[in-house]
Amino acid sequence: MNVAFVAHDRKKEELVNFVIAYEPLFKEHTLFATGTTGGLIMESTELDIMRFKSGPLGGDQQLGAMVARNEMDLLVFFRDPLASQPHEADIYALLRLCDVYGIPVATNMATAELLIHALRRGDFQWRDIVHQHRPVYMAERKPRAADYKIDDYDLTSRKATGL
Ligand SMILES: O=C(CO)COP(=O)(O)O
Repeated sequence: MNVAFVAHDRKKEELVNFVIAYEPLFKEHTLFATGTTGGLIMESTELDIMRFKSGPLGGDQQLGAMVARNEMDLLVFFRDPLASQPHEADIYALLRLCDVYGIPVATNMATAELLIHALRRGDFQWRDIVHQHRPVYMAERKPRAADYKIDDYDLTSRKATGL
């Protein structure tokens, strides 16, 4: 599955700890994140994450573009409900698109825990039906970020940067 991580500044530590706790599970999936969030997760884990731009610079919108193509299966977005953000409109647009496409979203740790257990149990298999339109060569293996034609979004990952 394609899983995206996003966290606002005061929620980043919480998200990093959450990802550390479930690192073996997340290793099985294709991971995306906004810039700073993804960088912090990669510093603390062995996970390879395809990073979009930082949220205030358009990262939420880039993630939204994947959602609009129905390519994102799960969004874990630890929002800060006590701080206003300069890119509030982008955040609203991303969450709205998740509702348009029926994408599971966790905006806090409690919901994230529930969705992660569902992911482990295989409850996300219905998303495979959505992915069925993918070319056969992609259905045979774990998808790569490049499969989603998002290489023009200047994505970076541990592999891309050689870290
Ligand atoms: O602002 C964000 C989401 O709205 C997060 O962006 P960063 O991960 O780059 O901090």
